Amino acid sequence: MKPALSSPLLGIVRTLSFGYLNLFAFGFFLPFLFMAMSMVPMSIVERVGTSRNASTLATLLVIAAVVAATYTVMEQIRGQVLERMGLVIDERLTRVCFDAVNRGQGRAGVPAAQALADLQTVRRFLCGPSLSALIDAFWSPLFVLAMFFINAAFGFLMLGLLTFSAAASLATHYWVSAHLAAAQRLDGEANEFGLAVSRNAEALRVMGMLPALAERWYALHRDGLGWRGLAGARAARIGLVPRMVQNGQMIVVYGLGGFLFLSDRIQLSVLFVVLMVMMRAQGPLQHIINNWSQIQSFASAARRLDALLRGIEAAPRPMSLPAPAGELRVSRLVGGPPGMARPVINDVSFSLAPGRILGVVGPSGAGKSCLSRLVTGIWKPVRGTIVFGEQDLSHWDPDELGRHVGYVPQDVEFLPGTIAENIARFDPDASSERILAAVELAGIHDIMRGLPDGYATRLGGPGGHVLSGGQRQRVALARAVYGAPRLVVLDEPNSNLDAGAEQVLGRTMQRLRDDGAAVIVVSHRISLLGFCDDLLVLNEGVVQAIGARERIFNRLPRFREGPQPPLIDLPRTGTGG
Ligand SMILES: Nc1ncnc2c1ncn2[C@@H]1O[C@H](COP(=O)(O)OP(=O)(O)OP(=O)(O)O)[C@@H](O)[C@H]1O
Repeated sequence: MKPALSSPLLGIVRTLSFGYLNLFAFGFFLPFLFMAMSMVPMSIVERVGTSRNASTLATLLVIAAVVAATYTVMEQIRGQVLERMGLVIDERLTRVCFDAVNRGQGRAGVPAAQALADLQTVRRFLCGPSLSALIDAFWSPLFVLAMFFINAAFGFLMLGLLTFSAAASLATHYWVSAHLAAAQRLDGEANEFGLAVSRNAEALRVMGMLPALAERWYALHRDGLGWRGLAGARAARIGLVPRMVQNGQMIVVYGLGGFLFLSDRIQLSVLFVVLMVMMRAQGPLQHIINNWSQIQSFASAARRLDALLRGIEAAPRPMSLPAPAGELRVSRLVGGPPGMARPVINDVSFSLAPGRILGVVGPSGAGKSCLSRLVTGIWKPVRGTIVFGEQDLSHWDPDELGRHVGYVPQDVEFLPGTIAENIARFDPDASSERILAAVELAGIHDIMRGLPDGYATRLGGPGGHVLSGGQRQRVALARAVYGAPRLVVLDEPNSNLDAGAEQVLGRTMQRLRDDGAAVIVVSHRISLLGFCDDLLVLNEGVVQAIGARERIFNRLPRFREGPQPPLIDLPRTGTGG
Protein backbone atom coordinates (compact mmCIF):
# COMPACT_ATOMS: atom_id res chain seq x y z
CA MET A 1 0.00 0.00 0.00
CA LYS A 2 1.18 3.49 -0.82
CA PRO A 3 2.35 5.17 2.39
CA ALA A 4 0.29 8.21 3.32
CA LEU A 5 2.13 11.48 2.70
CA SER A 6 3.16 13.19 5.91
CA SER A 7 1.52 16.33 4.55
CA PRO A 8 -0.76 16.08 1.52
CA LEU A 9 -0.88 19.88 1.36
CA LEU A 10 2.89 19.99 1.12
CA GLY A 11 2.62 17.39 -1.63
CA ILE A 12 0.41 19.75 -3.65
CA VAL A 13 2.71 22.71 -2.96
CA ARG A 14 5.67 20.58 -4.04
CA THR A 15 4.15 20.20 -7.49
CA LEU A 16 4.54 23.97 -7.81
CA SER A 17 8.19 23.96 -6.81
CA PHE A 18 9.25 25.46 -10.18
CA GLY A 19 7.05 28.50 -9.52
CA TYR A 20 8.36 28.89 -5.98
CA LEU A 21 11.92 28.54 -7.28
CA ASN A 22 11.18 31.43 -9.63
CA LEU A 23 9.94 33.50 -6.71
CA PHE A 24 13.09 32.63 -4.83
CA ALA A 25 15.23 33.77 -7.77
CA PHE A 26 13.31 37.05 -7.93
CA GLY A 27 13.88 37.42 -4.19
CA PHE A 28 17.63 37.13 -4.89
CA PHE A 29 17.88 39.57 -7.81
CA LEU A 30 15.52 42.25 -6.58
CA PRO A 31 17.76 43.23 -3.60
CA PHE A 32 20.70 43.81 -6.00
CA LEU A 33 18.61 46.05 -8.20
CA PHE A 34 17.37 47.89 -5.14
CA MET A 35 20.93 48.41 -3.91
CA ALA A 36 21.89 49.70 -7.35
CA MET A 37 18.99 52.19 -7.15
CA SER A 38 19.96 53.23 -3.66
CA MET A 39 23.46 54.09 -4.85
CA VAL A 40 22.21 56.73 -7.30
CA PRO A 41 21.60 59.51 -4.70
CA MET A 42 25.04 58.80 -3.25
CA SER A 43 26.65 59.00 -6.69
CA ILE A 44 24.82 62.24 -7.48
CA VAL A 45 26.07 63.83 -4.25
CA GLU A 46 29.61 62.52 -4.73
CA ARG A 47 30.16 62.86 -8.49
CA VAL A 48 27.88 65.68 -9.54
CA GLY A 49 28.65 67.56 -6.32
CA THR A 50 32.35 67.57 -7.09
CA SER A 51 32.31 67.75 -10.94
CA ARG A 52 29.22 70.01 -11.24
CA ASN A 53 28.80 68.32 -14.63
CA ALA A 54 25.27 68.16 -16.14
CA SER A 55 26.06 65.20 -18.43
CA THR A 56 27.26 63.15 -15.42
CA LEU A 57 23.93 63.95 -13.75
CA ALA A 58 22.00 62.95 -16.91
CA THR A 59 23.96 59.67 -17.24
CA LEU A 60 23.28 58.83 -13.59
CA LEU A 61 19.59 59.62 -13.95
CA VAL A 62 19.31 57.44 -17.09
CA ILE A 63 21.02 54.56 -15.23
CA ALA A 64 18.67 55.09 -12.28
CA ALA A 65 15.64 55.13 -14.59
CA VAL A 66 16.71 51.87 -16.31
CA VAL A 67 17.32 50.16 -12.97
CA ALA A 68 14.03 51.44 -11.54
CA ALA A 69 12.13 50.26 -14.63
CA THR A 70 13.77 46.81 -14.48
CA TYR A 71 12.97 46.60 -10.76
CA THR A 72 9.33 47.54 -11.39
CA VAL A 73 8.96 45.06 -14.26
CA MET A 74 10.50 42.26 -12.16
CA GLU A 75 8.15 43.03 -9.29
CA GLN A 76 5.25 42.99 -11.72
CA ILE A 77 6.34 39.62 -13.15
CA ARG A 78 6.69 38.27 -9.64
CA GLY A 79 3.12 39.40 -8.89
CA GLN A 80 1.88 37.64 -12.03
CA VAL A 81 3.75 34.43 -11.18
CA LEU A 82 2.10 34.49 -7.75
CA GLU A 83 -1.30 35.10 -9.29
CA ARG A 84 -0.94 32.18 -11.70
CA MET A 85 0.25 29.92 -8.92
CA GLY A 86 -2.83 30.96 -6.97
CA LEU A 87 -5.02 29.74 -9.81
CA VAL A 88 -3.18 26.42 -9.99
CA ILE A 89 -3.40 25.95 -6.21
CA ASP A 90 -7.05 26.79 -6.38
CA GLU A 91 -7.66 24.25 -9.08
CA ARG A 92 -5.73 21.46 -7.34
CA LEU A 93 -6.99 22.14 -3.83
CA THR A 94 -10.58 23.16 -4.44
CA ARG A 95 -11.52 19.87 -6.02
CA VAL A 96 -9.95 17.66 -3.36
CA CYS A 97 -11.31 19.81 -0.53
CA PHE A 98 -14.76 19.77 -2.07
CA ASP A 99 -14.49 15.99 -2.27
CA ALA A 100 -13.12 15.61 1.25
CA VAL A 101 -15.86 17.74 2.76
CA ASN A 102 -18.72 16.21 0.84
CA ARG A 103 -17.67 12.59 1.00
CA GLY A 104 -17.13 12.88 4.74
CA GLN A 105 -13.81 11.14 4.37
CA GLY A 106 -11.91 13.71 6.42
CA ARG A 107 -11.69 12.35 9.91
CA ALA A 108 -10.84 15.71 11.34
CA GLY A 109 -14.50 16.57 11.87
CA VAL A 110 -13.98 19.89 10.10
CA PRO A 111 -17.32 21.53 9.26
CA ALA A 112 -17.84 22.35 5.59
CA ALA A 113 -17.90 26.13 6.09
CA GLN A 114 -14.65 25.97 8.05
CA ALA A 115 -12.96 23.78 5.42
CA LEU A 116 -13.88 26.14 2.60
CA ALA A 117 -12.75 29.17 4.64
CA ASP A 118 -9.48 27.32 5.37
CA LEU A 119 -9.03 26.76 1.67
CA GLN A 120 -9.32 30.51 1.05
CA THR A 121 -6.85 31.28 3.85
CA VAL A 122 -4.29 28.78 2.53
CA ARG A 123 -4.70 29.97 -1.04
CA ARG A 124 -4.42 33.63 -0.08
CA PHE A 125 -1.22 32.97 1.83
CA LEU A 126 0.44 30.72 -0.73
CA CYS A 127 0.06 33.31 -3.46
CA GLY A 128 -0.06 36.52 -1.47
CA PRO A 129 2.29 39.22 -0.20
CA SER A 130 3.03 37.40 3.07
CA LEU A 131 4.75 34.58 1.23
CA SER A 132 6.73 37.11 -0.86
CA ALA A 133 7.72 38.81 2.39
CA LEU A 134 8.93 35.49 3.81
CA ILE A 135 10.99 34.82 0.69
CA ASP A 136 12.38 38.37 0.77
CA ALA A 137 13.20 37.97 4.46
CA PHE A 138 15.24 34.91 3.51
CA TRP A 139 17.46 37.13 1.36
CA SER A 140 17.71 39.93 3.94
CA PRO A 141 21.23 38.72 4.94
CA LEU A 142 22.40 40.05 1.53
CA PHE A 143 21.56 43.54 2.73
CA VAL A 144 23.34 42.93 6.03
CA LEU A 145 26.38 41.79 4.08
CA ALA A 146 26.24 45.00 2.01
CA MET A 147 26.18 46.99 5.25
CA PHE A 148 29.28 45.17 6.47
CA PHE A 149 30.99 46.14 3.23
CA ILE A 150 30.18 49.79 3.85
CA ASN A 151 31.27 49.64 7.45
CA ALA A 152 31.20 46.87 10.06
CA ALA A 153 29.46 49.21 12.53
CA PHE A 154 26.50 49.56 10.15
CA GLY A 155 26.52 45.80 9.64
CA PHE A 156 26.31 45.13 13.35
CA LEU A 157 23.67 47.83 13.81
CA MET A 158 21.50 46.28 11.12
CA LEU A 159 22.06 42.77 12.43
CA GLY A 160 21.02 43.96 15.88
CA LEU A 161 17.89 45.66 14.56
CA LEU A 162 16.81 42.65 12.49
CA THR A 163 17.44 40.24 15.37
CA PHE A 164 15.51 42.48 17.71
CA SER A 165 12.54 42.66 15.29
CA ALA A 166 12.53 38.89 14.84
CA ALA A 167 12.71 38.28 18.60
CA ALA A 168 9.88 40.76 19.16
CA SER A 169 7.71 39.00 16.59
CA LEU A 170 8.39 35.59 18.17
CA ALA A 171 7.52 36.97 21.60
CA THR A 172 4.29 38.43 20.20
CA HIS A 173 3.43 35.09 18.64
CA TYR A 174 4.06 33.28 21.91
CA TRP A 175 1.91 35.70 23.90
CA VAL A 176 -1.09 35.87 21.62
CA SER A 177 -1.29 32.42 20.00
CA ALA A 178 -3.71 30.92 22.56
CA HIS A 179 -5.96 33.99 22.36
CA LEU A 180 -6.06 33.90 18.57
CA ALA A 181 -6.79 30.16 18.53
CA ALA A 182 -9.75 30.72 20.86
CA ALA A 183 -10.97 33.60 18.68
CA GLN A 184 -10.76 31.47 15.54
CA ARG A 185 -12.64 28.58 17.15
CA LEU A 186 -15.43 30.88 18.32
CA ASP A 187 -15.60 32.62 14.94
CA GLY A 188 -16.05 29.22 13.31
CA GLU A 189 -18.82 28.27 15.77
CA ALA A 190 -20.54 31.63 15.24
CA ASN A 191 -20.41 31.13 11.45
CA GLU A 192 -21.85 27.61 11.64
CA PHE A 193 -24.59 28.82 13.97
CA GLY A 194 -25.37 31.81 11.72
CA LEU A 195 -25.59 29.59 8.64
CA ALA A 196 -27.90 27.11 10.42
CA VAL A 197 -30.18 29.99 11.44
CA SER A 198 -30.24 31.39 7.88
CA ARG A 199 -31.15 27.99 6.48
CA ASN A 200 -34.20 27.78 8.77
CA ALA A 201 -34.95 31.49 9.02
CA GLU A 202 -38.63 31.26 8.03
CA ALA A 203 -39.66 28.70 10.64
CA LEU A 204 -37.55 30.36 13.30
CA ARG A 205 -39.00 33.79 12.53
CA VAL A 206 -42.59 32.59 12.70
CA MET A 207 -41.95 31.10 16.14
CA GLY A 208 -40.40 34.34 17.34
CA MET A 209 -37.02 32.69 17.91
CA LEU A 210 -34.88 35.23 16.05
CA PRO A 211 -34.20 37.61 18.99
CA ALA A 212 -32.98 34.73 21.18
CA LEU A 213 -30.93 33.28 18.33
CA ALA A 214 -29.44 36.68 17.51
CA GLU A 215 -28.42 36.92 21.16
CA ARG A 216 -26.83 33.45 21.06
CA TRP A 217 -25.04 34.19 17.77
CA TYR A 218 -23.84 37.54 19.03
CA ALA A 219 -22.57 35.93 22.27
CA LEU A 220 -20.35 33.59 20.22
CA HIS A 221 -19.28 36.43 17.96
CA ARG A 222 -18.63 38.73 20.95
CA ASP A 223 -16.54 36.10 22.72
CA GLY A 224 -14.48 35.70 19.55
CA LEU A 225 -14.08 39.47 19.34
CA GLY A 226 -13.11 39.54 23.01
CA TRP A 227 -10.28 37.06 22.48
CA ARG A 228 -9.17 38.92 19.39
CA GLY A 229 -9.23 42.20 21.32
CA LEU A 230 -7.16 40.68 24.13
CA ALA A 231 -4.67 39.37 21.57
CA GLY A 232 -4.51 42.81 19.95
CA ALA A 233 -3.97 44.55 23.29
CA ARG A 234 -1.18 42.14 24.22
CA ALA A 235 0.44 42.48 20.80
CA ALA A 236 0.24 46.28 21.09
CA ARG A 237 1.87 46.22 24.55
CA ILE A 238 4.69 43.98 23.36
CA GLY A 239 4.99 45.92 20.14
CA LEU A 240 5.53 49.27 21.87
CA VAL A 241 9.27 48.79 22.34
CA PRO A 242 9.94 47.53 18.77
CA ARG A 243 7.93 50.47 17.41
CA MET A 244 9.98 52.90 19.49
CA VAL A 245 13.17 51.29 18.21
CA GLN A 246 11.91 51.48 14.64
CA ASN A 247 10.98 55.15 14.94
CA GLY A 248 14.27 55.99 16.60
CA GLN A 249 16.54 54.01 14.31
CA MET A 250 17.01 56.89 11.88
CA ILE A 251 18.49 59.01 14.69
CA VAL A 252 20.83 56.13 15.55
CA VAL A 253 21.92 55.77 11.89
CA TYR A 254 22.56 59.52 11.57
CA GLY A 255 24.39 59.51 14.88
CA LEU A 256 26.54 56.53 13.95
CA GLY A 257 27.09 57.95 10.44
CA GLY A 258 28.10 61.31 11.88
CA PHE A 259 30.50 59.67 14.27
CA LEU A 260 32.09 57.54 11.51
CA PHE A 261 32.34 60.63 9.25
CA LEU A 262 34.00 62.64 12.00
CA SER A 263 36.48 59.84 12.51
CA ASP A 264 37.10 59.82 8.71
CA ARG A 265 35.85 56.31 8.17
CA ILE A 266 32.99 57.03 5.73
CA GLN A 267 31.69 59.74 3.38
CA LEU A 268 28.45 61.37 4.58
CA SER A 269 26.79 60.51 1.24
CA VAL A 270 26.99 56.83 2.22
CA LEU A 271 24.18 57.56 4.63
CA PHE A 272 21.74 57.63 1.66
CA VAL A 273 22.57 54.01 0.86
CA VAL A 274 22.52 52.94 4.50
CA LEU A 275 19.10 54.43 5.18
CA MET A 276 17.48 53.08 2.01
CA VAL A 277 18.95 49.60 2.39
CA MET A 278 18.08 49.46 6.07
CA MET A 279 14.47 50.30 5.38
CA ARG A 280 14.28 47.84 2.48
CA ALA A 281 15.82 45.04 4.55
CA GLN A 282 13.40 45.62 7.39
CA GLY A 283 10.38 45.82 5.07
CA PRO A 284 9.75 42.07 4.74
CA LEU A 285 10.37 41.46 8.42
CA GLN A 286 8.05 44.31 9.31
CA HIS A 287 5.42 42.87 7.00
CA ILE A 288 5.76 39.49 8.69
CA ILE A 289 5.42 41.07 12.13
CA ASN A 290 2.42 43.17 11.14
CA ASN A 291 0.69 40.23 9.49
CA TRP A 292 1.70 37.62 12.00
CA SER A 293 -1.92 36.77 12.76
CA GLN A 294 -2.44 36.05 9.04
CA ILE A 295 0.55 33.71 9.08
CA GLN A 296 -0.82 32.02 12.19
CA SER A 297 -4.24 31.68 10.57
CA PHE A 298 -2.51 30.11 7.58
CA ALA A 299 -0.69 27.64 9.84
CA SER A 300 -3.90 26.55 11.61
CA ALA A 301 -5.88 26.42 8.35
CA ALA A 302 -3.12 24.38 6.70
CA ARG A 303 -3.10 21.94 9.64
CA ARG A 304 -6.86 21.44 9.43
CA LEU A 305 -6.78 21.08 5.65
CA ASP A 306 -3.95 18.60 5.95
CA ALA A 307 -6.00 16.49 8.35
CA LEU A 308 -8.92 16.66 5.94
CA LEU A 309 -6.79 15.71 2.95
CA ARG A 310 -5.11 12.92 4.89
CA GLY A 311 -8.59 11.37 5.19
CA ILE A 312 -8.65 11.13 1.41
CA GLU A 313 -5.04 9.92 1.15
CA ALA A 314 -5.75 7.17 3.67
CA ALA A 315 -8.90 6.01 1.91
CA PRO A 316 -8.05 3.13 -0.42
CA ARG A 317 -8.58 3.85 -4.11
CA PRO A 318 -11.27 1.40 -5.19
CA MET A 319 -10.87 -0.28 -8.56
CA SER A 320 -13.47 0.00 -11.26
CA LEU A 321 -16.11 -2.73 -11.01
CA PRO A 322 -18.87 -3.84 -13.36
CA ALA A 323 -22.47 -2.79 -12.71
CA PRO A 324 -23.92 -4.74 -9.77
CA ALA A 325 -26.05 -7.66 -10.86
CA GLY A 326 -27.66 -9.95 -8.35
CA GLU A 327 -29.16 -9.71 -4.92
CA LEU A 328 -28.37 -7.33 -2.12
CA ARG A 329 -27.17 -9.27 0.93
CA VAL A 330 -26.91 -7.49 4.24
CA SER A 331 -25.23 -9.63 6.82
CA ARG A 332 -24.93 -8.97 10.58
CA LEU A 333 -24.83 -5.23 9.94
CA VAL A 334 -23.82 -2.98 12.83
CA GLY A 335 -23.46 0.76 12.34
CA GLY A 336 -24.87 4.24 12.54
CA PRO A 337 -23.86 7.88 12.25
CA PRO A 338 -20.06 8.27 12.00
CA GLY A 339 -18.43 8.99 15.32
CA MET A 340 -21.44 7.88 17.37
CA ALA A 341 -20.31 5.82 20.35
CA ARG A 342 -23.27 3.40 20.29
CA PRO A 343 -24.31 1.96 16.92
CA VAL A 344 -27.95 2.54 15.99
CA ILE A 345 -28.25 -0.56 13.79
CA ASN A 346 -27.50 -3.84 15.55
CA ASP A 347 -26.91 -7.14 13.87
CA VAL A 348 -29.31 -6.61 10.97
CA SER A 349 -29.39 -9.26 8.26
CA PHE A 350 -31.58 -9.59 5.21
CA SER A 351 -31.33 -10.17 1.51
CA LEU A 352 -33.20 -8.60 -1.35
CA ALA A 353 -33.32 -10.09 -4.81
CA PRO A 354 -33.49 -7.93 -7.95
CA GLY A 355 -37.11 -7.37 -8.89
CA ARG A 356 -38.36 -7.26 -5.28
CA ILE A 357 -39.67 -4.42 -3.14
CA LEU A 358 -38.82 -4.46 0.55
CA GLY A 359 -40.78 -2.19 2.89
CA VAL A 360 -39.03 -1.12 6.09
CA VAL A 361 -41.33 -0.21 8.95
CA GLY A 362 -40.94 0.53 12.61
CA PRO A 363 -41.57 3.21 15.20
CA SER A 364 -40.02 6.63 14.99
CA GLY A 365 -36.33 6.52 15.90
CA ALA A 366 -36.12 2.77 15.21
CA GLY A 367 -33.18 3.35 12.87
CA LYS A 368 -34.90 3.07 9.48
CA SER A 369 -33.13 6.11 8.01
CA CYS A 370 -29.82 4.95 9.47
CA LEU A 371 -30.33 1.57 7.80
CA SER A 372 -31.08 3.36 4.49
CA ARG A 373 -27.87 5.35 4.79
CA LEU A 374 -25.83 2.24 5.52
CA VAL A 375 -27.36 0.26 2.68
CA THR A 376 -26.75 3.04 0.15
CA GLY A 377 -23.11 3.30 1.29
CA ILE A 378 -23.47 6.84 2.68
CA TRP A 379 -22.15 5.58 6.03
CA LYS A 380 -19.67 2.78 6.46
CA PRO A 381 -20.71 -0.14 8.68
CA VAL A 382 -18.88 -0.70 11.96
CA ARG A 383 -19.27 -4.44 11.47
CA GLY A 384 -20.97 -6.78 9.07
CA THR A 385 -21.14 -6.75 5.30
CA ILE A 386 -23.33 -5.42 2.52
CA VAL A 387 -22.81 -7.36 -0.67
CA PHE A 388 -24.45 -6.20 -3.89
CA GLY A 389 -24.28 -8.84 -6.60
CA GLU A 390 -20.81 -10.31 -6.29
CA GLN A 391 -19.06 -7.40 -4.60
CA ASP A 392 -18.92 -5.84 -1.17
CA LEU A 393 -20.42 -2.35 -1.31
CA SER A 394 -17.19 -0.84 0.04
CA HIS A 395 -15.21 -2.23 -2.93
CA TRP A 396 -16.92 0.13 -5.37
CA ASP A 397 -15.75 3.58 -6.25
CA PRO A 398 -18.57 5.62 -4.61
CA ASP A 399 -19.06 7.66 -7.79
CA GLU A 400 -19.39 4.55 -9.92
CA LEU A 401 -21.70 2.87 -7.41
CA GLY A 402 -23.78 6.05 -7.26
CA ARG A 403 -24.75 5.61 -10.89
CA HIS A 404 -26.46 2.34 -9.96
CA VAL A 405 -28.17 3.67 -6.84
CA GLY A 406 -31.25 5.86 -6.52
CA TYR A 407 -32.00 7.51 -3.20
CA VAL A 408 -34.77 9.77 -1.98
CA PRO A 409 -33.79 11.11 1.45
CA GLN A 410 -36.29 12.35 4.00
CA ASP A 411 -35.23 15.97 3.50
CA VAL A 412 -35.09 16.65 -0.19
CA GLU A 413 -32.79 19.45 -1.37
CA PHE A 414 -32.17 20.65 -4.91
CA LEU A 415 -29.14 22.50 -6.11
CA PRO A 416 -29.15 25.78 -7.98
CA GLY A 417 -29.65 24.74 -11.60
CA THR A 418 -32.47 23.80 -13.96
CA ILE A 419 -34.96 21.11 -13.00
CA ALA A 420 -33.62 18.99 -15.89
CA GLU A 421 -30.06 19.29 -14.52
CA ASN A 422 -31.28 18.31 -11.07
CA ILE A 423 -33.16 15.28 -12.38
CA ALA A 424 -30.10 14.30 -14.43
CA ARG A 425 -27.92 14.53 -11.30
CA PHE A 426 -25.89 17.26 -13.06
CA ASP A 427 -24.55 14.58 -15.39
CA PRO A 428 -22.59 16.48 -18.10
CA ASP A 429 -23.48 13.74 -20.62
CA ALA A 430 -27.17 13.72 -19.80
CA SER A 431 -29.39 13.12 -22.80
CA SER A 432 -32.97 14.36 -23.21
CA GLU A 433 -34.10 10.75 -23.66
CA ARG A 434 -32.79 9.69 -20.26
CA ILE A 435 -34.27 12.76 -18.53
CA LEU A 436 -37.64 12.15 -20.21
CA ALA A 437 -37.46 8.47 -19.25
CA ALA A 438 -36.92 9.43 -15.59
CA VAL A 439 -39.79 11.93 -15.69
CA GLU A 440 -42.01 9.32 -17.28
CA LEU A 441 -41.01 6.60 -14.82
CA ALA A 442 -41.62 8.90 -11.82
CA GLY A 443 -44.93 10.00 -13.35
CA ILE A 444 -44.27 13.72 -12.91
CA HIS A 445 -45.41 15.05 -16.30
CA ASP A 446 -48.11 17.03 -14.50
CA ILE A 447 -45.46 18.89 -12.46
CA MET A 448 -43.28 19.55 -15.49
CA ARG A 449 -46.24 20.93 -17.46
CA GLY A 450 -46.99 23.45 -14.70
CA LEU A 451 -43.46 24.90 -14.52
CA PRO A 452 -42.93 28.45 -15.83
CA ASP A 453 -39.99 27.49 -18.09
CA GLY A 454 -40.66 23.77 -18.41
CA TYR A 455 -37.50 21.66 -18.15
CA ALA A 456 -35.37 24.83 -18.11
CA THR A 457 -37.03 26.12 -14.92
CA ARG A 458 -34.37 27.05 -12.42
CA LEU A 459 -34.52 25.66 -8.91
CA GLY A 460 -32.74 26.94 -5.83
CA GLY A 461 -30.75 30.12 -5.44
CA PRO A 462 -32.21 33.63 -5.60
CA GLY A 463 -35.18 33.84 -7.95
CA GLY A 464 -35.33 30.06 -8.35
CA HIS A 465 -38.72 28.37 -8.68
CA VAL A 466 -40.00 26.97 -5.40
CA LEU A 467 -41.58 23.52 -5.47
CA SER A 468 -44.15 22.39 -2.92
CA GLY A 469 -43.23 19.67 -0.41
CA GLY A 470 -45.02 16.96 -2.40
CA GLN A 471 -43.57 18.20 -5.71
CA ARG A 472 -40.08 18.09 -4.21
CA GLN A 473 -40.52 14.48 -3.23
CA ARG A 474 -41.82 13.54 -6.66
CA VAL A 475 -39.03 15.36 -8.52
CA ALA A 476 -36.55 13.71 -6.12
CA LEU A 477 -38.03 10.38 -7.18
CA ALA A 478 -37.33 11.25 -10.82
CA ARG A 479 -33.74 12.07 -9.83
CA ALA A 480 -33.52 8.74 -7.97
CA VAL A 481 -34.70 6.67 -10.94
CA TYR A 482 -32.57 8.57 -13.50
CA GLY A 483 -30.21 6.22 -15.31
CA ALA A 484 -32.10 3.01 -14.42
CA PRO A 485 -30.40 2.30 -11.07
CA ARG A 486 -30.18 -1.27 -9.80
CA LEU A 487 -30.89 -0.36 -6.18
CA VAL A 488 -33.46 2.28 -5.23
CA VAL A 489 -33.84 3.35 -1.61
CA LEU A 490 -36.77 5.60 -0.77
CA ASP A 491 -36.83 7.05 2.74
CA GLU A 492 -40.42 8.12 3.43
CA PRO A 493 -40.93 9.29 -0.16
CA ASN A 494 -44.67 9.76 0.45
CA SER A 495 -44.66 11.86 3.61
CA ASN A 496 -45.99 14.88 1.66
CA LEU A 497 -48.00 13.06 -1.01
CA ASP A 498 -51.75 12.89 -1.41
CA ALA A 499 -53.50 9.60 -2.13
CA GLY A 500 -53.29 10.07 -5.92
CA ALA A 501 -49.58 10.89 -5.93
CA GLU A 502 -48.99 7.95 -3.58
CA GLN A 503 -50.60 5.62 -6.12
CA VAL A 504 -48.31 7.05 -8.83
CA LEU A 505 -45.33 6.43 -6.55
CA GLY A 506 -46.51 2.86 -5.95
CA ARG A 507 -46.72 2.27 -9.69
CA THR A 508 -43.21 3.67 -10.16
CA MET A 509 -41.96 1.20 -7.54
CA GLN A 510 -43.69 -1.64 -9.37
CA ARG A 511 -42.16 -0.60 -12.70
CA LEU A 512 -38.72 -0.47 -11.10
CA ARG A 513 -39.33 -3.97 -9.79
CA ASP A 514 -40.45 -5.14 -13.23
CA ASP A 515 -37.24 -3.68 -14.67
CA GLY A 516 -35.27 -5.85 -12.22
CA ALA A 517 -34.26 -3.21 -9.67
CA ALA A 518 -34.13 -3.96 -5.96
CA VAL A 519 -36.30 -1.40 -4.14
CA ILE A 520 -36.26 -0.53 -0.44
CA VAL A 521 -38.94 1.82 0.82
CA VAL A 522 -39.22 3.21 4.33
CA SER A 523 -42.74 4.27 5.16
CA HIS A 524 -45.23 4.60 7.98
CA ARG A 525 -48.23 4.40 5.62
CA ILE A 526 -49.97 1.15 5.00
CA SER A 527 -51.23 2.37 1.60
CA LEU A 528 -47.66 2.39 0.21
CA LEU A 529 -46.64 -0.78 1.98
CA GLY A 530 -49.33 -2.55 -0.05
CA PHE A 531 -46.99 -2.27 -3.05
CA CYS A 532 -44.18 -4.16 -1.25
CA ASP A 533 -43.36 -7.83 -1.68
CA ASP A 534 -41.64 -8.16 1.69
CA LEU A 535 -41.57 -6.25 4.93
CA LEU A 536 -38.82 -5.75 7.48
CA VAL A 537 -39.85 -4.56 10.93
CA LEU A 538 -37.17 -2.63 12.74
CA ASN A 539 -37.30 -1.66 16.39
CA GLU A 540 -34.46 -0.04 18.32
CA GLY A 541 -32.07 -0.90 15.51
CA VAL A 542 -32.90 -4.62 15.62
CA VAL A 543 -34.90 -6.68 13.12
CA GLN A 544 -38.04 -7.80 14.87
CA ALA A 545 -39.65 -9.48 11.94
CA ILE A 546 -38.96 -10.03 8.30
CA GLY A 547 -40.80 -11.90 5.61
CA ALA A 548 -43.48 -11.81 2.95
CA ARG A 549 -45.79 -8.82 3.19
CA GLU A 550 -48.92 -10.86 3.87
CA ARG A 551 -47.32 -12.59 6.84
CA ILE A 552 -46.33 -9.34 8.54
CA PHE A 553 -49.08 -7.01 7.38
CA ASN A 554 -51.76 -7.76 9.99
CA ARG A 555 -49.40 -7.09 12.83
CA LEU A 556 -48.32 -3.65 11.65
CA PRO A 557 -50.72 -1.58 13.79
CA ARG A 558 -48.73 -2.78 16.77
CA PHE A 559 -45.83 -0.66 15.52
CA ARG A 560 -47.43 2.64 16.29
CA GLU A 561 -45.22 4.95 18.33
CA GLY A 562 -44.97 4.52 22.09
CA PRO A 563 -44.26 1.46 24.24
CA GLN A 564 -45.15 -1.70 22.35
CA PRO A 565 -45.53 -5.28 23.44
CA PRO A 566 -42.62 -7.24 21.97
CA LEU A 567 -43.36 -8.93 18.69
CA ILE A 568 -42.69 -12.62 18.55
CA ASP A 569 -39.61 -13.08 16.41
CA LEU A 570 -40.20 -14.39 12.97
CA PRO A 571 -37.32 -16.25 11.34
CA ARG A 572 -34.91 -13.80 9.67
CA THR A 573 -35.17 -15.35 6.28
CA GLY A 574 -33.81 -13.80 3.12
CA THR A 575 -36.59 -12.05 1.37
CA GLY A 576 -35.63 -12.74 -2.13
CA GLY A 577 -33.48 -15.76 -2.18
N1 LIG B 1 -26.92 12.08 11.47
C1 LIG B 1 -27.15 11.61 12.70
N2 LIG B 1 -26.30 11.92 13.70
C2 LIG B 1 -26.50 11.46 14.95
N3 LIG B 1 -27.52 10.67 15.30
C3 LIG B 1 -28.41 10.32 14.37
C4 LIG B 1 -28.27 10.77 13.01
N4 LIG B 1 -29.29 10.26 12.30
C5 LIG B 1 -30.02 9.52 13.16
N5 LIG B 1 -29.49 9.56 14.40
C6 LIG B 1 -30.00 8.86 15.58
O1 LIG B 1 -30.26 7.54 15.22
C7 LIG B 1 -31.49 7.08 15.78
C8 LIG B 1 -32.37 6.51 14.67
O2 LIG B 1 -32.71 7.57 13.79
P1 LIG B 1 -33.39 7.31 12.38
O3 LIG B 1 -33.50 8.62 11.69
O4 LIG B 1 -32.66 6.22 11.68
O5 LIG B 1 -34.83 6.79 12.84
P2 LIG B 1 -36.08 6.46 11.94
O6 LIG B 1 -36.48 5.08 12.26
O7 LIG B 1 -35.79 6.74 10.50
O8 LIG B 1 -37.14 7.49 12.51
P3 LIG B 1 -38.30 8.28 11.75
O9 LIG B 1 -39.35 7.28 11.43
O10 LIG B 1 -38.75 9.23 12.79
O11 LIG B 1 -37.71 8.94 10.57
C9 LIG B 1 -32.11 8.28 16.48
O12 LIG B 1 -31.94 8.08 17.87
C10 LIG B 1 -31.32 9.47 16.01
O13 LIG B 1 -31.11 10.34 17.08
